[in-house]
Amino acid sequence: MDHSTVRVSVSPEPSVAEPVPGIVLIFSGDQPRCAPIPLDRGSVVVGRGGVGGVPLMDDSLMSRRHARIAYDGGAWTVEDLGSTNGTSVNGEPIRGEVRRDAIQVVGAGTSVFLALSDIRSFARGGVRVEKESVLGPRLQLIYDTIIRAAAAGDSLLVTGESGTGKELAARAYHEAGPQARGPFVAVNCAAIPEGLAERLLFGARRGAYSGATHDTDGYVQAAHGGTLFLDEVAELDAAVQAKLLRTIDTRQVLELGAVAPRPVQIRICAATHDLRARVAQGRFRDDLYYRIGRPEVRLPPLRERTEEIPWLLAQCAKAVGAAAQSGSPTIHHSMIIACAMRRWPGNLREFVGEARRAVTRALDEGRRTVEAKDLDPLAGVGLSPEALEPHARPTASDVRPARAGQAPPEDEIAEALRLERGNVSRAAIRLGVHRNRIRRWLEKNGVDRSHFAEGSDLSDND
Ligand SMILES: Nc1ncnc2c1ncn2[C@@H]1O[C@H](COP(=O)(O)OP(=O)(O)OP(=O)(O)O)[C@@H](O)[C@H]1O
Repeated sequence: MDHSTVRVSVSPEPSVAEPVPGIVLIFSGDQPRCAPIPLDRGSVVVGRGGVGGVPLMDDSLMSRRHARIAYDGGAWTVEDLGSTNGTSVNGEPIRGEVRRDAIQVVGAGTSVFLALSDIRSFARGGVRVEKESVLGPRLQLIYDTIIRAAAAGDSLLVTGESGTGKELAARAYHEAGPQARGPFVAVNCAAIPEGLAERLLFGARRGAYSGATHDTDGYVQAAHGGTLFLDEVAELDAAVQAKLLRTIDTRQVLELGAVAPRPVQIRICAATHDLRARVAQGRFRDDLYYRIGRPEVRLPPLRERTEEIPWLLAQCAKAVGAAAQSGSPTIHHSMIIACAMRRWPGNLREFVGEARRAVTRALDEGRRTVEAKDLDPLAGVGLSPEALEPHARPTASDVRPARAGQAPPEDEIAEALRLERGNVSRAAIRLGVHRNRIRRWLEKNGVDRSHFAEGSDLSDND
């Protein structure tokens, strides 16, 4: 598959102030695509030879005039124009015409389209694939800010739901700045055992505490000349926040038990779900927030980046195929539609894990094409409730908003693990906490998550 940048043939005009309704071709033939197509006076016809000037890769399956997609400013209408091979809306084959307020995906031949009330954010171009990152047009705009911050020597705050790619964004920040040749030190502040944060971050001199037999560097010293990535920064306690602020302000670090500070040169990239809320609650120092909270980039959840799904699938197919030494299998359009029709509360982390499993299943069964049936029925959250077993997956109302650092009651953790059959990431999503909280609870209580498993898949995708 071609993993290079795909340029968009027809772009909405970026300077237009009004929303530009349109469709986005995200897949055709067996290839991921990303081509926004504005509606022409409210509608567009998909057919052999392309749509709105964008060629399709499945002419043999397309009728000359296959389907019309229209939007009247309030609702979408999809009409099958008597095509030979049919049209689907949200995965369901249609007859004649359907009208809906919102449409997730339209399928015609092997081509898959998103129907969006505004496609201006696609003006930037196609999807870019860089190393292990898939960057849709909306993410590319965010990465522009990241790169500007790195070049200007600013710190960076990355916010977003769990699994949206905050650590990858931090690495991009590191690599785009003058500190790129220095170390990238990632610290998960939520995983630091209680009472050890100061020592682990800032280091300690021999004799600073019982058992300190020699001088030890902390993460700050380890990141000297590079980037210190503080994931879950909101978890740092007040004393450590104060010391971090002093370190940034003075560019010197005072190790535990030292009398004189040592100079240190670091760039800080922090990540959290929502730091402003913590500041407003008085749980995070506002002066530290001003130092590390600007600029802030918010990574959108996967549900706002559906156009990346075919590219992520292609990337997983390539990686799994290479690991199995069997070459990259192709992706069937039914798989694209099935994935686009589900919700992924664990975002890219959850999706990538499930996509890899689906590719593996196809290869294990000796097939070279990954189809919708390869996706675990319990993967993600189905949009139709009847597709779910009761309690099998959290629905939107089951998923709590982030708890801003509060520990959930013990019985709730156990119950969430039971409902999620030992899957830590899913239990964390259900509770609105970071998964490390669940891991720490398991450790503290000496319980193995398999205790909750009942023979199900325990994988946490990380
Ligand atoms: N743009 C992307 N392209 C491809 N894979 C991605 C992308 N963003 C994230 N991933 C994958 O998703 C997983 C989660 O990414 P990452 O650890 O960066 O998320 P995070 O937001 O830091 O998660 P958390 O908040 O839970 O710490 C990783 O396996 C990563 O490789």
